[in-house]
Amino acid sequence: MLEPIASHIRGLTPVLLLPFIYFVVRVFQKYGSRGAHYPPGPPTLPIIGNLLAFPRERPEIKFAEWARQYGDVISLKVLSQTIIVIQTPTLLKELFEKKGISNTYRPVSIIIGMLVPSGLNFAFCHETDDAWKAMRKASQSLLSKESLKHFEDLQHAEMTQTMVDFLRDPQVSIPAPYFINCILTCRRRKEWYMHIHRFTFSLALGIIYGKRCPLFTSPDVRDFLRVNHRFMDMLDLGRAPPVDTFPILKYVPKRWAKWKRNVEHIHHLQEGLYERLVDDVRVRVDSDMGNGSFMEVLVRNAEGMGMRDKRYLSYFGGTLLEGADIASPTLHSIVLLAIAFPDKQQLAAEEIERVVGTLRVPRLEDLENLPYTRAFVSECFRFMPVSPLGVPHEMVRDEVINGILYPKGAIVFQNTWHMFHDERYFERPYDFLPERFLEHPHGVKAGVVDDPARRDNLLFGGGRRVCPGMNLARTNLDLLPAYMFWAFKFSSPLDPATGKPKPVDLTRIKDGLAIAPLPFDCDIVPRAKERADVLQQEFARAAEFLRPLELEITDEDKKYNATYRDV
Ligand code: HEM
Repeated sequence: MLEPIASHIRGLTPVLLLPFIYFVVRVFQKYGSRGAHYPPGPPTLPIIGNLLAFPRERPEIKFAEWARQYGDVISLKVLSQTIIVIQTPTLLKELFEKKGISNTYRPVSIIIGMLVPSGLNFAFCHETDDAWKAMRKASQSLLSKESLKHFEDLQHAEMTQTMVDFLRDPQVSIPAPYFINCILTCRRRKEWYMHIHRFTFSLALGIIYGKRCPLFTSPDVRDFLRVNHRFMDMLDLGRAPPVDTFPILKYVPKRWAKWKRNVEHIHHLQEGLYERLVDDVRVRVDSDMGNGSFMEVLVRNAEGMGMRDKRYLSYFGGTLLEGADIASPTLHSIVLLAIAFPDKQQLAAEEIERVVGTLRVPRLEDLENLPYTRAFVSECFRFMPVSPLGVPHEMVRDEVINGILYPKGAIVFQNTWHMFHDERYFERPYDFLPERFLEHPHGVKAGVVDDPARRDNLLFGGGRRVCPGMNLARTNLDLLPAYMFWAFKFSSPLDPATGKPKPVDLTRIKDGLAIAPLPFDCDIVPRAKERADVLQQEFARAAEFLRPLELEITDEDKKYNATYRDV
């Protein structure tokens, strides 16, 4: 009796099988395998593609290795997602600049969507919609070379305070006048690390909101650092669960998903801080106590600048602070490299002394006469680029360059690290040699035809989403090292067992979207007592530029000013 049914099923088999085979082929095409004309890359496995081979740490180094094997542009598959890595300045120009319209979007991130409402994070928002355009336009005017000129005195004043902070030892209470007590060989521990964070934050806060933080424990800087490190951690590959790869994870109830509770907490902290900062500005505007900050202009004219929603202002300002914070790890790595290569630091210090002398601090105008010092900084950028893979873009439509397809939906990274270590152009790329930038403006070896698209600011990305903060970053990063090497000698502490400086470990870094040296010990020794005196006088003068930004400071901040500045 079953025979007729079985033969009927047998008859149906080809009919059922064909759609099934079609389905399987489609799944295999979509998941795990590269399409025709995609950039080459390491072999894929069915369905999962390169998931297992995807580097978890320092991906830029593995991508560079694959560039040597497969070519200047590679692609990887992680399930259905295509990831493309472009690894030369020419490709950056061809794709991000010439075909920028196809890749102005950032990849969708479920976590960012939960952290920041309605795509208001200027740096990470997916679409380049009207909100993004308004923020982009406003940031370009705020951070243009022209408008930053108004903040030069503030910049010097904050740098001077940072040098003074390096001088004082927060672990020892030093009676005034403390410079007399500041013995020339005092050892600083990791507080210097935080002084750099304070500098970067306080300067950005001054420019954007017209207020400042004298201490790294001042409420704004303390709250910002507390939340921003957690925020950046959530964005780093592999730190949070891969919700974007497996969106089903977003349905896991909060009580079993610690990352969800973290996201909620970060959201709450960010919102509180960023709104509080705008509210401070509003109060000043309403009581006619403005000091000309950028946010005041926005508060007065939000509608005219396309920022109708109240939250635009708070998140816009917040994103600029987040962007500016990336200068801190860059400065930390400059110190790390200075102690790792003391002879190079010494050459910079000697040059600064020749040009600036001992009776005044360096000024912006000195920079053009400090080629070695600038070469030192450029070599730090090259050797340890803070943003080794840039910030990813997303293809919003197919593009073909030299017969290679950049498909719609692909996530594109720029491997800045490889662009700076490519053996075809750099002599001994793994050695720290500032001199290379004296011989060639981009540090490239003699006798090779350089990549024609190489330019000064590759580190800051390209195309329509290029970093709007690069002018501010660049002047800070050139000038602060000039201050530092003028005033101090930085060195690795002596090892009591050997009596020699402890070896410097250049691999102890926090990986991620922005890499950062982990806190390390460093002796910071004033080069001469006279320079400490010059700093003290400069700091007293700097009060003129700092005081107008101190309307809201705490008693603790006031105490600091009274003890160290207004003496
Ligand atoms: C060492 C310092 C800095 C480095 C290396 C750096 C690097 C970058 C990079 C690579 C991008 C992505 C560009 C792209 O998508 O192609 C970016 C975007 C951005 N940066 Fe910076 N940056 C620095 C400092 C700053 C500063 C000081 C600010 C603000 C005051 C800032 C604000 C931003 C913002 C808002 C974006 C997002 C722009 C957009 O998506 O339209 N950055 N930065």
